[in-house]
Amino acid sequence: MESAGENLGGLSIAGGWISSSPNLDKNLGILSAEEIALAKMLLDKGQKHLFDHWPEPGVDDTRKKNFLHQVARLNSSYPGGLVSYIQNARKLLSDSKAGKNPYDGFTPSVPSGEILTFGDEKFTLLEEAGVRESRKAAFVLVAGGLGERLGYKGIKLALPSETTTNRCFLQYYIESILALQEASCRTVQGHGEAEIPLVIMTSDDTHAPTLSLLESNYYFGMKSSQVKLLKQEKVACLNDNDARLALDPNDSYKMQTKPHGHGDVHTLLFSSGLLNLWHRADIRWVLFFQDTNGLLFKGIPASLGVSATRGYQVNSLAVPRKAKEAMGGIAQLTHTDGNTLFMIFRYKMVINVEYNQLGPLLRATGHADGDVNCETGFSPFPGNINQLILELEPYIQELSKTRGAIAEFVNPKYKDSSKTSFKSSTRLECMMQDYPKSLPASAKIGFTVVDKWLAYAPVKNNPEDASKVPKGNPYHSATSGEMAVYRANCLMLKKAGVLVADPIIDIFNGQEVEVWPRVTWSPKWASTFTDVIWKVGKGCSISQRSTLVINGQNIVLDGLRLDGTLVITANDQADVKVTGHVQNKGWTLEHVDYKDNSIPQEIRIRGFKIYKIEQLELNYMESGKFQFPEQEGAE
Ligand SMILES: O=c1ccn([C@@H]2O[C@H](COP(=O)(O)OP(=O)(O)O[C@H]3O[C@H](CO)[C@H](O)[C@H](O)[C@H]3O)[C@@H](O)[C@H]2O)c(=O)[nH]1
Repeated sequence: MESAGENLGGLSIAGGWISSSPNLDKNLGILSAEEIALAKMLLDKGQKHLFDHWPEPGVDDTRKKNFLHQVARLNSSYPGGLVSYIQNARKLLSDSKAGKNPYDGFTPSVPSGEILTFGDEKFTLLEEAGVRESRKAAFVLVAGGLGERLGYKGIKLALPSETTTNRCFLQYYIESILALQEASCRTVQGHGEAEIPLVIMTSDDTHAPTLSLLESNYYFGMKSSQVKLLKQEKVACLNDNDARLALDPNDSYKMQTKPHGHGDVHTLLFSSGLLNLWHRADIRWVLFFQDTNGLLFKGIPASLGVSATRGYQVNSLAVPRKAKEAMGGIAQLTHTDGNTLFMIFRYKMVINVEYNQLGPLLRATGHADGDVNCETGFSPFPGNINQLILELEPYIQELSKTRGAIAEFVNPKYKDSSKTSFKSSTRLECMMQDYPKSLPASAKIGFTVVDKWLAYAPVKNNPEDASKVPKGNPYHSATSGEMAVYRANCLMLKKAGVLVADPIIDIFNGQEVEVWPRVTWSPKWASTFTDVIWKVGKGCSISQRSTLVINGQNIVLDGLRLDGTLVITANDQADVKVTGHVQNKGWTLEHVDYKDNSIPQEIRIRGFKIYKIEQLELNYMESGKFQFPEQEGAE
């Protein structure tokens, strides 16, 4: 057996580095040169405790080697490796202990951006511009989160965005991207068939079920080569202020790990090499989005239009924010640094400030009332919905400097005010919206505000927590998420001239919501408001108890008076015009309780299930022109 002072696989151990860890020393003979190098790195960084319990060689050797394999993975998945991770952790933990505010010296102000009004001329023009640009876009969906607050046993992407059609979030997203792809290619003659790439960031918690959802549904119509899954790794947990790494309480040959946050997406995109590939394929925009927002794509064309016309390097999609609402505010932060005798440096950035930091920051900078509404009835700071549009070229340039590393933070829960020990291990975290933090002050960063009813209805909270949300605040539950889809579709139809009955108020799982007629359409029917206007003629009406399902591209409603349920399905070669009076018993909503385990979880978390009594189904699977009801005398 070799021992300290010898040469192992080219690694000189004569320097005595091993002397601090006799148990590791005894085991050097069972380790490869790479494993020894990793162990040395850990000892150098004050992590000797990780080996203190190692028994003699011959006992648990495979587990010891597996431990170092895990160390190798953690080392390679973090920019700069574990050495950087430990250094960054020490700095952030020491700042946290000292109570240092990351925004010290910064003054917030309202940045400049585009505030859109749904359906006006500017909105329509921007939507057109956005659709044109779409074929130069790549979409990135961050879906590595477990969704602990929602408490759903499956992945959130598999949840129905609404239960009238049971279209799940992933299907809605993919169909929306394909609809944009088709619409965009139609706007440019002779540019061939663009394929919009989709990247999904997964984690150990979500990877296998996401892949299986895609495969069992034939990628929802997208080519499998168009979709790429990038799995994020967790990061090592930290036991104390010296950033001593934590071992898994259930397995002393395993490092304890926790999620690093959605900011990992930048590192993964950088290391995957995809960005350069996209650049060579003439892609100009990268659109980031989250796992459960059934309205998201209604706001995308116009905001992409804003990026293109304003030349924004970073564009955050936002909605009007009520003061103190639990969503970050987009703010311009200006730092005045008077540390030099000769000049005053000003540094500014436009960034999301999380809601728990915005109030204190405002109060510390002369706004005695903190986070309050202005004369519009809303906070002057737009609410971040974490949908980012980045211009690819400057994004690549920036990531080449940072290797995709994003500003991190740490949030230890201290045992007491001495801040010397933690209640449980902590870890560094990062958020994708913090990307602009490293950009120079000259970077063109803006935001696009769209109506909340149009673009934001996430599903994050379980029924119990949602029912406790103070009245008037958003529930962000499966109930409110589904109702928001019907509401948005109805409001769009109304704006296009359809007489849509007013909603009724009902209570599901303790949440009071507006129930609009259940209107849904496949994304290919309408990607923009102009599409809706084109496909809706005069004299249409929809009663409150109605359900309308439109599945197909070329379906026009003209003088349709609906009182019941109508499901229209048509292939792309069928031109269908639907008119007349349709009346039947329709579909009703039945109350169910979220605690009723006899009902599937994806249904009971809504507090209702759809009871299908009677409907009219129209199917057009051949090419040609069709009208319902068929005209008398027509062949
Ligand atoms: O390690 C992680 C953690 C999360 N996610 C994904 O990131 C998205 C966002 O996660 P959460 O829904 O848990 O996000 P939060 O509610 O904590 O907050 C985020 O979304 C809000 C709006 O929905 C605000 O914009 C806020 O500023 C932003 O951080 C989800 O798609 C989730 O799957 C990952 O991919 N990996």
